[in-house]
Amino acid sequence: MGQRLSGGRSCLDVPGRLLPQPPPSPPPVRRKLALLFAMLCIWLYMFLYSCAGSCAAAPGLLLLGSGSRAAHAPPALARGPDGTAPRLPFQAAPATPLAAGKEPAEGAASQEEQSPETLDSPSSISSFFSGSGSKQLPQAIIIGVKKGGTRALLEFLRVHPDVRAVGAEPHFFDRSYDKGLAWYRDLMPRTLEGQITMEKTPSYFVTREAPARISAMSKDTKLIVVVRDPVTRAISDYTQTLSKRPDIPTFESLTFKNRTTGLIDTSWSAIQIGIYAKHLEHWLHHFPIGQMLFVSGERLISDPAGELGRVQDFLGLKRIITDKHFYFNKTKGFPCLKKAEGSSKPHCLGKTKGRTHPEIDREVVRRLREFYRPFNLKFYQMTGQDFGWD
Ligand SMILES: Nc1ncnc2c1ncn2[C@@H]1O[C@H](COP(=O)(O)OS(=O)(=O)O)[C@@H](OP(=O)(O)O)[C@H]1O
Repeated sequence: MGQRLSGGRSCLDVPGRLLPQPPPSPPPVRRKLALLFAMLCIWLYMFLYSCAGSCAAAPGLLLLGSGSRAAHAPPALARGPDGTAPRLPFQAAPATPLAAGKEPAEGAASQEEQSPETLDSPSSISSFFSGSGSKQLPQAIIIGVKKGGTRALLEFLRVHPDVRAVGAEPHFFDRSYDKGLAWYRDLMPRTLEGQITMEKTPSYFVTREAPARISAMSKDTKLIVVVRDPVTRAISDYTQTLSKRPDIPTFESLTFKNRTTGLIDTSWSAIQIGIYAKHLEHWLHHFPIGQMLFVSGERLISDPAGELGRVQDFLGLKRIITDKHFYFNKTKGFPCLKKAEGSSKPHCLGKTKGRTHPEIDREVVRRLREFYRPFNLKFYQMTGQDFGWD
């Protein structure tokens, strides 16, 4: 007949007469079993907890992920009784970019080409921790400018432990505003108390509706603009389009409305985006200049730590990102991170950042410099910074 061993483990039942009476389990074995069980419980708890961050579809797990800050969400963002996000009162149609541009440049809001590593690719550790905290609307946004160095700035900032940013460009305030703030907030990574939520969409800077829309979300939003010599920026913009559509006309022919008279085609978005003073005026109707930070795209390359120091100050962050975080990669020709966010490996931006530009006719470059000079000077006055493009 079977005889139960101590501890009531029925799977260990054996015929009693075949065995000598077992001595009571030696305490070390019991201790090991208890330890094993405790470890299993911890592992299970960790699994469920991290799942709460990523398995949004699992209703039973959602509660685990709701941090204290969720309670402070604006009432307009509260979920309805059915758990769905409400439509917000100020929903609007997608914005038309300020710079419509010639057909080849596809307007101001062309999608950034991202190499896979620049999209959200959190390490397993950071995905585990992303299960805690709550999603917040961004307190700071990199609003521009296209081809200014916005990706480099965001990737560098993400190294800071108090910055959490969405990897891809949300394009909420220009293309998806009708989806509502709850949709936008849901795109954001989870943050803990004291962490800043950020995103970057460079087309916001030239989108007419963006200043009012961002101000309606929060008039305290901090705005960062990475600016670069408008002539180089235009060539960089053109180079990106050329890489996708090699059959487009030359930069020189697109620059002019009339090459003989030297009249610049300001409707071409590659040119239009660089008239920074004009775009800035729209923002200043909604935000004080002190709430905007202008980062030099050139210095972001020559002295990334210096520019990152200014950005950290502006965001009220401890200066954690310093010289020690960067090295100059000779093959890439750009500064790279010694360690990317959530990784211990060096990290340079992908192939779509730091392209070789085509050679542009010197006379055309000279004419463009002449065209931009008054706008640049106005921009220096408005920002109180001389970017040295002239
Ligand atoms: N560290 C580092 N590595 C690589 N590239 C760097 C870096 N810092 C700034 N840049 C410059 O960033 C330019 C691309 O700007 P954006 O990221 O704003 O482009 S985009 O609007 O998001 O498409 C890109 O423009 P191009 O050189 O014309 O490709 C770079 O000059």
